[in-house]
This record gives sequence, structure tokens and C-alpha cells, in this order.
Amino acid sequence: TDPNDLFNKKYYSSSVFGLVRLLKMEQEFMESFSIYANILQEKVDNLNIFLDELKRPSHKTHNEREKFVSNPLNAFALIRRLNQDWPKWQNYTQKQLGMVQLNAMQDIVSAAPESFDMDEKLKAMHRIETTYDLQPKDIAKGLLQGTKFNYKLTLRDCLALAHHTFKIDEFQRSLLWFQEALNINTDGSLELVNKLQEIELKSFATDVAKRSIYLTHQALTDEAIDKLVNSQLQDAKPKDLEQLISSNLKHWIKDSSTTLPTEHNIGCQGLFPKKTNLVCRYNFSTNAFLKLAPLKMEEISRDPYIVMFHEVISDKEIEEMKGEIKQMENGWTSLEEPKEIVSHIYWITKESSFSKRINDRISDMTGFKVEEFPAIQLANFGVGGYFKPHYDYYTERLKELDANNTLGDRLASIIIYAGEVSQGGQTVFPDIKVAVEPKKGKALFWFNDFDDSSPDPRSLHSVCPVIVGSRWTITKWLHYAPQMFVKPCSPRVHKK
Ligand SMILES: O=C(O)CCC(=O)C(=O)O
Ligand SMILES: [Fe+2]
Repeated sequence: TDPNDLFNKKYYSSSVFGLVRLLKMEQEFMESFSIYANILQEKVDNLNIFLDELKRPSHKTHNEREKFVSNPLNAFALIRRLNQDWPKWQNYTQKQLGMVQLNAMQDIVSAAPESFDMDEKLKAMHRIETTYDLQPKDIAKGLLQGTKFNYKLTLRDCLALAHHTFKIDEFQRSLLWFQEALNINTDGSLELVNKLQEIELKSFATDVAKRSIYLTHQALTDEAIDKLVNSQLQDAKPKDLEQLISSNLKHWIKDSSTTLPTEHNIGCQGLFPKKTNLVCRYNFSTNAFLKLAPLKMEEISRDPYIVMFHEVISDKEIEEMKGEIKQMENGWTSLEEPKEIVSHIYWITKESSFSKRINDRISDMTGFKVEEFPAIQLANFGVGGYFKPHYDYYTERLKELDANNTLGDRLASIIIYAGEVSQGGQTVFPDIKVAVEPKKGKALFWFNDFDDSSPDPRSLHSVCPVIVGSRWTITKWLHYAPQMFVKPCSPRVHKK
């Protein structure tokens, strides 16, 4: 299948917005499921009542039976029961019950997330794990960066993560997840549940065995390897499968190398040195309006110029923002391969009272004109959603990207944070070692270009994977053309 096709698919995983829909679906499913279980229970109860009615002293010998049916009451009742009651019970046992619920459940299951969603979520979990260097044993028990949550992963959750990390050659993490899975005690009594577990375990062990054989017998065809593995695992007990997985992983860990954390990861982990000498002040200057109602402005960096505005959007306006959304589309990390779906976005293209107010506010804050390009982008990230380091300017790409681009390059960017994010989701500038918390209500503003319109590579920026929270943003790229006569200069100290 063409991986690009994935972009037209409906992802649930890539935004908290989408996940909310899934949670609703699960609840509806459980409602039908529990009604269905009750209906079946009622049937079993009725069958038991019927069986109770049939209870009578057992007749062991022919003589006893003969004596019993020789009584007219028994003789009559026997005929009547078999003639009148039995067909009814027979009918009742065959009656299809709970069809309404079964159909409803089928509808829900047909809209359930498919493997591309599952893959994306596995990647997201792995991204959170590696970016912040979290340990499987902590994650599994709900401990994220020192914050303890009342949620836990189950054995099968851990098994899925072990299998996934194995597939991407992260044997160390795979082993840790696998050990975590083995540590989780299930009550072990339910055969059906055990059976399901065993299927997952076997599929993992199969992949491990295949790799092991492939490494030692590279000349073998895939079919030959499949055959070997099948015969090897045919009668394997769960303990054997566990052993096979653990020992191979341990063996492969020895040959794997460790990679150094990137600047992006260091920033996400909060390990950039603190900036000093920066100030907070009120912005009176960009617009006459601000003389009356100045916005609090915090310097994040002086060169390159990055500032944070405070109290830019209210909770009420954030509700209004969500009301603007019709149908969200997939948002991806960057234009480079591999593309990953990490958010849902929505463009407000038609002017509304909301978008006008936001545009006016952006003009007031920045001194930039936005009338020529009034569209506003909203984004909602998924848990684990992120952005790779990238530049917002497209100087080099401009020609091929959009020959009729009359707006010109994106010389500055502004991001309004409009969601509650308690962990992760910082905007990071890896080059200049700046990481900014995405605090709801604030807006981050920076220049992508120098004053002479040449690109400033220090504007390289990224977004850390969201760990906990629903990261909503309003993004506006400020283009050149509309600024012909007003372009504010960045109060730059010197040029690199
Ligand atoms: O959401 C952010 O903090 C930054 C997003 C971004 O870099 C972009 O959309 O280009
Ligand atoms: Fe960006």
C-alpha cells in the first residue's frame, strides 16, 4: 500500500479531539454490551427456572418409571408438557436475543481505529518514552516525570509496546517492556483472557524467532524461515515463548549502540541553561490601542528576538474557537519523510467575529498587517503529538512550492496557546537553547528572517511530544507582502 494514502485516512489518534470521540464510542459500546449481557443473563435465568420445574425424584428402574406414569396426574402432565411446553422452550432457546444491541455493537466496531491509528499511537508512546527518557517500569505504573497518575498499563498494553519497540530494533526498551509485562500479575484463572494473551505472545515470539534465524541463515528464503519458525514454535508453551523472546533480546542488546540525546530532546527535558537579563514589560508601542490597554510582554530571547505575550486569549474565546470548527483534517510533522500524522488542524478561512478579533489582536501585538491573509490555523495535537525541528520560512522552497505566492515568505510567526498542557508540548528553539512552556492564554512571537529578509537559521524550532494535556494552538504566519509599508524591524542587537 502507498504510505501516502494514510493522509486521507481518518485518524483518531492524532488529536485529543479525536480521542474524545473514541472514548464516547467505547462508552456506547459498553452500554450495548452490558444490555446484551443482561439479556443473555435473563435467558439463562429463565432456562434455570424451567430446569427447576423439571426437577423430580429420579426414576432409576423400569418399574419405578412404570409406577410413576401409571398415575393419571403424572400421565396427563407428562403428555401436556411434552406437547405444549417443550416446543415453546425449544423456540425460546433458539430465539435470537439482543439483536438491536448486537447490531449497534457491530456499527461501533466498524468505526473502530484501524492499524494505522494503532501504529501512530505506538510511535507516540515510544516518542514520549525516548524524548523524555522515561522508563517502562515507571510508565507502566502511571508515573510520568515524577507525577503519579491513577492509571496503569495492563499486561497486554506492555506486551504491545514490547513488540513494537522490538520491531524498530530498540531491543533494550523492548526487553524492559517485556519484563514489565511479565511482572504484571493477572489472576490467571480466566482461560479466554489467557488465550488472548497467548496469541499476542506467540506473534511476538514468531517475529523474534524469524529475526534470529534470518541473522544466522541469511541465504534462506522467507518461506523457508516461516516454515522453520512454525515447526519450532508449534508445541511451545508460554514459558518457552517467554524464554525465547528474553534470551534473544538480551543477546541483541549487546550489539546495539546508544545514541546521544538531540538538542531538541535536551530542551524537552528542561535541561537548557536558564536565560538571564531578560525582562517583562508592557507593550504600549506597536499600536495606539495598546496605549490604553497594554499587553504584558515577556522577553524570551533578545537576539534573535522572541517574546511571549500574556493574557492574549480568554477561556470564553477558546470555547468560541472550538465552536468555529467544522471538520478537522490531518496535520503532519514536517514536509520531510517519513511524514507522521501528529495533529488535527482546521483553517478558519471565512471571516468570523472570532477570527477578526484574533487577527486584530495579532496586529495590535505585533504591528503586522494581516488583512491580506486573514485565514487562521487552529491545531489540536494528540498525546505524543510533536513537531520536528523545522524553519517556518520557505525561502529556498518558495519557487517550486508556490510560484504564484503573492504573499511572500513567512518572516515571522505567532503561536497562541489555547489548551491546557500540564506536561510536555513545549516550543523549542534547539539552536539557541530556548524552550517555552505552552501556557494557555499566552502567545509566542518570533522572527524567521533577518531585517534584510534573509533567513535566520536560529529560528529553527520544534514542538516536544505532548505528555499530558490537550494542546490547542492558533497559528499565524506573517508574510512579507502585506508589510510593505509597516514592517516592524526586529530589535536585533547584531547579526550572526
Ligand atoms: O505549535 C507550536 O508551538 C509550533 C508550531 C509550528 O512550528 C508550526 O506550525 O509551524
Ligand atoms: Fe513552525
